[in-house]
Amino acid sequence: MRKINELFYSLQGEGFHMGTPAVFIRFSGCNLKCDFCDTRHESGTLMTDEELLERVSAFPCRMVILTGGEPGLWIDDDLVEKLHALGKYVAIETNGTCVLPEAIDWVTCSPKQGGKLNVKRIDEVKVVYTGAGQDVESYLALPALHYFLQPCSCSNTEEVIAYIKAHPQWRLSLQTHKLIHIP
Ligand SMILES: C[S@@+](CC[C@H](N)C(=O)[O-])C[C@H]1O[C@@H](n2cnc3c(N)ncnc32)[C@H](O)[C@@H]1O
Ligand SMILES: Nc1nc2[nH]cc(C(=O)O)c2c(=O)[nH]1
Ligand code: SF4
Ligand SMILES: [Mg+2]
Repeated sequence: MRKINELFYSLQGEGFHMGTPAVFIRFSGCNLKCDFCDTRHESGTLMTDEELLERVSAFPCRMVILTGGEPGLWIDDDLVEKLHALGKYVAIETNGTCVLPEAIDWVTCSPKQGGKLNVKRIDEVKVVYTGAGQDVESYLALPALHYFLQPCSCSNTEEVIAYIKAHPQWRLSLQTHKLIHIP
């Protein structure tokens, strides 16, 4: 059984795959407590993989996004294999502190201060920019394909744009779902 906070069909609002239709599986609970966290993830229902796959199969899209809370606390090779057997493309939003199943198709790592990184492969780094003085340059040393800075709850977008113009290795990621009011 795995503890699920919510499961919904929407568009990936953030980062490299922004705009792509996806089923979001939000797992309950997290091993970090970021003061800026925009998600209430603690509550949840225990679900069998059979129930989970049935819910996922109800939607026509190919992409499934594992998120949370911290999905790394709940997933394993078996779940990824089962989603692949349904023909799904498996992406994850993770804080990077957990060792992940290697077969995941896309790893979005959003490293957090004080969270020791244990991920072996990162496709996209996506750092929440909370304000001037935050050390984000060190995250550019992580081996990844893309490096995004994301404003905190769309509140400091101007500041992030100015930072990126001065440090053009970064790209902007907006939480577009918040701008267009979809889940
Ligand atoms: C809610 S977290 C869940 C996955 C995982 N725990 C993590 O932090 O990556 C999903 C994404 O939202 C980002 N996020 C959380 N709170 C945010 C906020 N207030 N503004 C912008 N992004 C935020 C996280 O950094 C992460 O990239
Ligand atoms: N539309 C939409 N895109 C998202 N990308 C990452 C999300 C998350 O909470 O992990 C998220 C979310 O909650 N909604
Ligand atoms: S690691 Fe992710 S889910 Fe956990 S508190 Fe931080 S932003 Fe929220
Ligand atoms: Mg979110």
